[in-house]
Amino acid sequence: MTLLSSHLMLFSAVHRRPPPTFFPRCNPSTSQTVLFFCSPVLPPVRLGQRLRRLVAAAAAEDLLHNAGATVAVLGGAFTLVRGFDELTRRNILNQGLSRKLVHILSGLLFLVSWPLFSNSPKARYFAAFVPLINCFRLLVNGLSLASDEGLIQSVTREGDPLELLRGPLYYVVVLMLCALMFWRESPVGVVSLAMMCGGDGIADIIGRRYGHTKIPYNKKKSWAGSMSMFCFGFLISIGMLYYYSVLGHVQLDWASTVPKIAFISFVATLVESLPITEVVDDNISVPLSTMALAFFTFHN
Ligand SMILES: C/C(=C\COP(=O)(O)O)CCC[C@H](C)CCC[C@H](C)CCCC(C)C
Ligand SMILES: Nc1ccn([C@@H]2O[C@H](COP(=O)(O)OP(=O)(O)O)[C@@H](O)[C@H]2O)c(=O)n1
Repeated sequence: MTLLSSHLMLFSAVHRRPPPTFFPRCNPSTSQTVLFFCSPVLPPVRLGQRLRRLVAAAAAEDLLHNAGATVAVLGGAFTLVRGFDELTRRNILNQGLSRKLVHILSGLLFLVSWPLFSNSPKARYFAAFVPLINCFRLLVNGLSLASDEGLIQSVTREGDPLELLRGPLYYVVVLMLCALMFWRESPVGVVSLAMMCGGDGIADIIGRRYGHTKIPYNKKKSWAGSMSMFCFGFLISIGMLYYYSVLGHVQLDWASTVPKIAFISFVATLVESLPITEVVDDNISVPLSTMALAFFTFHN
């Protein structure tokens, strides 16, 4: 039982009525702790006023916390894209590799940033604001309403702004959906992004370089690419879930979780290898199939 919930029980005992339901679910601050010990002696009216002031202070603290995290993660997003654009301009990285590293790092670093936000139920909306802003950025540049050359060069294959409206746009929409629908409490969003960002991203890099033996049913994909997607997708999923479990966001039975993640990684890799890219982009088919399977596997 948290200090806050025991305080609310005490409130009910002292004032013989249910505590106010507007109390935000956030960590009790110092002022809440002080009130906890003062509440038996305060008159109900003054306690109500103090509670309202306390709630306002806790809400303001939470808002400041999440706003700061949002600004930091937004800054990270812009810096990442600008940094890889600079590496491409200086010919340190070729555009194809730069784009794939942006593909891998954007989503995985976004996942790593989720614990920066507060414990309030609203935190996921602040986090989802970051891919939402990038969604607008991709739309504006993809429709040539603006021209951020750094974004276009580091995110497209051939430098055509219209490319921004396909893979990259689907990618940031998936990031937003995972933050809103699953957030930190469920392994579903974590595994889906690990497979889309880590697995699918590494498949491109390994497959282009070492993918000489093609898959019989899809000559555009290779065994090397798919096997790297499975291995890296599995390892990144386990690593991210371990990170979230150490921080207390998920409690997992690892004996059953590891084989589940292996199975999900295998199916996601199989979906990515199918010759369906002309019909549905990998940034849709891979995360959606992973979400569906992970949801069924972990929530049934
Ligand atoms: C290149 C990208 C997708 C293309 O996928 P594909 O066609 O190769 O399959 C990724 C586009 C990334 C986007 C422009 C920036 C997204 C930033 C993200 C929402 C937040 C990152 C925060 C973190 C702290 C860096
Ligand atoms: N399973 C895979 C995936 C990609 N690849 C290689 O990576 C290239 C790009 O893969 P892709 O079309 O899935 O690229 P994205 O849609 O992920 O950007 C392919 O043309 C292959 O050369 C592979 O060999 N095996």
